[in-house]
Amino acid sequence: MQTIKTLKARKRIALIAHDHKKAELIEWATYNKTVLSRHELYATGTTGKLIEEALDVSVRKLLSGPLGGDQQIGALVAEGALDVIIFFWDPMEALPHDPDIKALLRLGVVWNIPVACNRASADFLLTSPLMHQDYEVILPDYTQYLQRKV
Ligand SMILES: O=C(CO)COP(=O)(O)O
Repeated sequence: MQTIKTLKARKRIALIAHDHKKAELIEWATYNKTVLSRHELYATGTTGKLIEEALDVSVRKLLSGPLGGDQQIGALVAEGALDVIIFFWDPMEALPHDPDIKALLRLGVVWNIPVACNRASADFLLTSPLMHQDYEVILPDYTQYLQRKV
């Protein structure tokens, strides 16, 4: 059984960056301010504060990543309350909340939503015509899993 979910033209976008990647995300977001301001922005705490200051746009700020922010974003993805994840994670540093980071990225795949983890991918994503129109996501079929015998 195939299930479809519609990502609306006005997307709910999560913006997240690790400390060594924050400058890059802020620069990218500033460059793309006009496009981003057409959508609804969410972020982990510190990233969100920096984006609000730099772009003068309103961002729904969750907790800071290591304090549970990644998990809050993950929960929103699982509930279908977020459409896109832009997450500049740091490939050069192990962080105390690595399990949370992995869990968030995993949920992006589980729910088949667009996820960009570096600037080039974020550029491709934001310039896609699909960013600005309704898009039907085909949800993976988890029926067999849900109906498994335990
Ligand atoms: O650690 C983060 C994501 O894993 C980001 O959290 P902050 O935006 O609060 O720094």
